[in-house]
Amino acid sequence: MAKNSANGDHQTTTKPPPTPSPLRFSKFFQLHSFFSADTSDENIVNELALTAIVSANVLYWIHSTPNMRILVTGGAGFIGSHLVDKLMENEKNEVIVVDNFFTGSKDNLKKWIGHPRFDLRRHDVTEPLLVEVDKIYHLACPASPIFYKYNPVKTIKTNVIGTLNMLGLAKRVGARILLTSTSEVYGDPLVHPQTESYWGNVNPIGVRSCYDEGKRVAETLMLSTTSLFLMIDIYAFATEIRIARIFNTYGPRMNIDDGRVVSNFIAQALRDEPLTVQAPGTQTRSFCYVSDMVDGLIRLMEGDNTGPINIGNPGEFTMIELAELVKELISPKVEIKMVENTPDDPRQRKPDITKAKELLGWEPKVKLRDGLPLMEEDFRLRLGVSKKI
Ligand SMILES: NC(=O)c1ccc[n+]([C@@H]2O[C@H](COP(=O)([O-])OP(=O)(O)OC[C@H]3O[C@@H](n4cnc5c(N)ncnc54)[C@H](O)[C@@H]3O)[C@@H](O)[C@H]2O)c1
Ligand SMILES: O=C(O)[C@H]1O[C@H](OP(=O)(O)OP(=O)(O)OC[C@H]2O[C@@H](n3ccc(=O)[nH]c3=O)[C@H](O)[C@@H]2O)[C@H](O)[C@@H](O)[C@@H]1O
Repeated sequence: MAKNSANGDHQTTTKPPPTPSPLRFSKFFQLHSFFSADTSDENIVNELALTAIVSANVLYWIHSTPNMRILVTGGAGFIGSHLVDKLMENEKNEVIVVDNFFTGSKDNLKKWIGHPRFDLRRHDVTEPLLVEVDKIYHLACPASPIFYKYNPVKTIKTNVIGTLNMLGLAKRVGARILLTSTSEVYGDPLVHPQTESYWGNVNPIGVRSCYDEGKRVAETLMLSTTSLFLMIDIYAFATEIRIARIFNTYGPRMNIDDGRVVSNFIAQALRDEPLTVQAPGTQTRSFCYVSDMVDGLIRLMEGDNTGPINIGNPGEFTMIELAELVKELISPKVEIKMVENTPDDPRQRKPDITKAKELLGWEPKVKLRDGLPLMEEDFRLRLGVSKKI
C-alpha cells in the first residue's frame, strides 16, 4: 500500500514488485556469475587479481578514448549555442548540432562552422536520427511563448516525438541524455519558491499547455524509460538520463524580437520605445544569466544525479522592477507603459536551488544588474545603436 501519497512525497510501496522478465534468468544478464561462490582465501585473491586487471583495462580504455562525441539538439538557439561554445573549449570534445532553425540561427554558431571537431545538420527532432554519440543535450524546442504558441501541435510533437526519438537514439548508442525541461512544469505555482517535489498547477487546456504539458510528458518519458528498464532487471543496460528544470534565462544572442521580457525591454530601451509591462506588472520572475545556466547544465550532465533539478537564479523581480532596472541601466528617459497580458501568465516564479547547491555544487554567480549590461552590448551591436557618451 502506498505511503506518503501527498503531493511531492516519494511513494514507497510494500507490494511485491511485478513478475520480472524471464530475461533475468538468461546467461547474458547473470553478471554476478562473474564471481564464484567459492570463498576460500586462494580464490578471493584470484578474483581480486582478475578485478584489478579488468579495472586497469577499463581505465586504459577510458583514457585512450580520443574524443567524446556530443550531440546538442537545438544547438543553434540561444542557450544551445552558448553550450556549444563551452563544449568546444574542450579539445577532446566533438560536437554535433541538429536544429530545424525555427527559432535558432546559423549565425549563433558561425565561429564553429568548418571546424574539424564541429558538425551542423539541419534536422527536425520529430524525425528519427542516427548518429554515433556518447552524450546528448536535448534542447530542441521553441522557448519563447509567442513561438511555442505559434503552432501548438508542432510544439507538442517536438516535445513528445522529439524526446522519444532522442531517447531511442540514446538507447541504441548507449549515450547519456539530458533534457532541458522548464519551470513551466510548475504552471502558475501555489508553492513558492518552487521545489522539485512540487507537482505544479498547470492548466491542461490553456494556451500555454502545449509547452507546459509537452515538457511534463517529456520528463515522464525520460523517467519511464529508465524505470521500465529497472522493472526487467537489466539496470546495467538502462539509459542514463538527466533532467534540468530551467528557470528564465537571459543573455547575448537572444532573438531581438523574441518576445521574452528581457529581450523585449532591452530592444525597446535601445530603440527609444516604451517598455511594455504586461498587466498587472506585479508578477515575478527570477532571471539567470546564460553562462551560469550552461555551467549548471554541464555539471548536471557530468554528475551522478538524474534530477529533475532546478537550475535558475533565485533573485526574484516583479516585471515593474525589471523595467525600472532596464530604464536605470540603459535608457533613463524611456517610458514604461502598462499593456494587456496573455492568459494563464504565472503570477510568481522563483527556484528553490537547494538540490543544485548540494548535489551539483552549483549556484549562479551573475546578478541581474551585472548581466543586463552584457546583453545590452550584444543588442547594441546587432541593432547598430552605439552608446551615447
Ligand atoms: N531560455 C529559457 O529561459 C528557458 C527556460 C526554460 C526552459 N528552456 C528550455 O531550454 C531549451 C533552449 O531554450 P532557448 O531559450 O535556447 O530557446 P531557443 O528558441 O533560442 O532555442 C531552441 C532551438 O531549438 C530549435 N528547434 C525547435 N524545434 C525544433 C525541432 N522540432 N527540431 C530541431 N530543432 C528545433 C530552434 O530552432 C532553436 O535553435 C528549450 O528546450 C527550452 O524549452 C529555456
Ligand atoms: O523559465 C521558464 O521556465 C519559462 O520562461 C519563459 O516563459 P515566461 O516566464 O512567460 O517568459 P516571458 O515571455 O519572458 O514573460 C515573463 C513575464 O514578463 C511579462 N512580459 C513579457 C513581455 C513583455 O514585453 N512584457 C512583459 O511584462 C510576461 O507577462 C510575464 O509575466 C520562457 O519563455 C519559457 O521558455 C521558459 O520555459
